[in-house]
Amino acid sequence: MNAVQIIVGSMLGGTEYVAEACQETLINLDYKVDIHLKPDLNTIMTNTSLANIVEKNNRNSPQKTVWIIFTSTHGAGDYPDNIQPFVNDLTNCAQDLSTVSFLMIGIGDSNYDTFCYAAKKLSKLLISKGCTELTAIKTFDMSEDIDPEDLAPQWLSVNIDLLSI
Ligand SMILES: Cc1cc2nc3c(=O)[nH]c(=O)nc-3n(C[C@H](O)[C@H](O)[C@H](O)COP(=O)(O)O)c2cc1C
Repeated sequence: MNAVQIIVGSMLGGTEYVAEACQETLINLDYKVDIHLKPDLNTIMTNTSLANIVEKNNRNSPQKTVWIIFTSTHGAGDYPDNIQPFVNDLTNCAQDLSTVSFLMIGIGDSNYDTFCYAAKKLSKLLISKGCTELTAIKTFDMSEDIDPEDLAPQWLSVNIDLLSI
């Protein structure tokens, strides 16, 4: 069983619903999923290490736990309040994060010049810490009157092979 850490940045709750819809999709596909609505780097790192050990014991080959980050953008390209402590800890983190692979899903509104800026900044920060981005950031534009609660799980299902690392 592969394990996934879902990390959520949401101010008004919309992105949280999208993340929960994707959590359900992953559970139906037999993934073990932890969702972090108030993400704490230490907890996520501990979960990641434990899951990697379990995978290694089960399959006799190292499997990596994937982080999937869902974040909206607020203010003028700012992070949602709930994910700011995680970003601060990550910025100050001296730990080797090269075992971490991630997918970044940004939800925003292209009427803002800073479209999905929080997701883009966080992606760059993770890469600067040695993490591997499994594919280019996926964005959803709320100005197009879409329903990311449906579209994100569909996108994840189509791209599920990205998690087989
Ligand atoms: C005050 C405010 C500022 C926003 N600033 C941005 C922004 O800079 N860039 C962007 O792409 N979207 C921006 N948005 C759009 C939100 O990211 C979008 O509505 C998103 O769906 C909100 O998700 P949430 O409910 O999880 O917080 C802003 C929305 C509000 C209300």
